[in-house]
Amino acid sequence: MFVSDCYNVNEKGHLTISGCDTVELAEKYGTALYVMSEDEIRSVCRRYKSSFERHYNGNGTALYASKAFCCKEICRIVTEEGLDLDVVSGGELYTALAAGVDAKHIHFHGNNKTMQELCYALESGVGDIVVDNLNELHRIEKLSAEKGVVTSISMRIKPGIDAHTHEFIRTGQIDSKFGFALENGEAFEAVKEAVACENVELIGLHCHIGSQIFDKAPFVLAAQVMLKFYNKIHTELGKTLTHLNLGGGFGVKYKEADAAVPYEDYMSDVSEAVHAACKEYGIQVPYIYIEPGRSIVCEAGLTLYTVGDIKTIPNVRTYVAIDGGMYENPRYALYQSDYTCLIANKVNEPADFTATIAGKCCESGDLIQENTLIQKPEVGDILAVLSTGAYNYSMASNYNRNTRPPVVMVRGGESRVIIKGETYEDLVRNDV
Ligand SMILES: Cc1ncc(COP(=O)(O)O)c(C=O)c1O
Ligand SMILES: N[C@@H](CCCC[NH3+])C(=O)O
Repeated sequence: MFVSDCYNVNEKGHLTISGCDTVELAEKYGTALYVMSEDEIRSVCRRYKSSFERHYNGNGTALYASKAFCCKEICRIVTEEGLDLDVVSGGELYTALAAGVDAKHIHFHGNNKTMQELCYALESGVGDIVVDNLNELHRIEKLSAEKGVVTSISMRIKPGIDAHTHEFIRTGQIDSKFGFALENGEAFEAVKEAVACENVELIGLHCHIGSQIFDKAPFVLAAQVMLKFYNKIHTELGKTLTHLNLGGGFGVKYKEADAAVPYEDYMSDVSEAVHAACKEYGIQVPYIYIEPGRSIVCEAGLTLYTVGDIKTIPNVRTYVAIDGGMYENPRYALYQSDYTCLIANKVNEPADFTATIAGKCCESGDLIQENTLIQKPEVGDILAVLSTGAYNYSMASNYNRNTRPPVVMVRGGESRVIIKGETYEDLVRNDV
């Protein structure tokens, strides 16, 4: 009935998450409210970890792409589960370090890291910096020389794979702002430069072909293309790399009908391709990284709202107005993304009411979902939107000077606040 096992219905007909009644959570913490299941997050981390044991004898690690949802507690949880972290800004790096994550397990990405961010990454001693372009390589080389250090880097490669997902979240094709292209020789020339640098040590290659991908084939293809290039560097430049990062992007369920592939299946198909290619080239299997973000936190999260108004426009549609909107979930406005919506206090009633869920921002496009089927709503009901754990809080804003809602973590029937809700005072904190 639901997109994930962490959701259920109790004897009152209320939606539960990790054993907590969502209606009680709404009463206790107020709405709008983000809720995340720690049980679910830990279970996904363990699935990735055991896949690495099984397919690579533990010779590899998943990095949690913290852009999906970044705060101190999630950094602690995923690192406790043995994952490394991918950060893409000084702010994400700061959060991870503040959470006590060992810098060696942090990998710094981004297509235009500022000088300040590069200095911060170098001074913190991050595991590696994933270099996006030659200007950045030159900056890292210069900074490292000035500091008298040798910096470990990987290079972001565009493998030329066009994965089928929304065009705004595809990244592996040639027309992408991220990384070095393979097909026109750009990547090989860049690798030659990196190998010649004295103050950087090229340890590996990185690719990421996009996000919310349901198909296994593009991941397998990406692994094959990347290993071919990895081997070319070995044979033509005499440089043996040690690490290969195959990126994230595994699709999750927003709707029950979404054909999400179990993560274990990606892991097994990709590892077969990796082992076959290494055998063909006669090289050692590199240390493999993958970089999932959405699949670790998305289905573990939901958002709760109170219905404040129901406006029926005859022969047009019915707007159900909630006390949230695009400021805390911009994904429908950005990508027309699907969500499962339901009335949390009447889950057992039939979902036969066609509603358009509208936020409270001054934008006609401030919608969470259009013409979706929910239980017949009444003012005061609690509306739940499922699978909001990824790219919701992390993409939230203060548009219209709305305050970002709190985030509550639930585990085995217990709840605790992991990010406090913002106050009006927070909104004017930096105003002068
Ligand atoms: C470089 C990189 N790594 C990892 C991710 C995480 O992707 P996802 O959240 O789809 O797993 C992204 C986002 O698409 C990314 O750009
Ligand atoms: N923010 C996007 C995905 C971008 C992934 C990061 N490269 C989403 O919500 O789907």
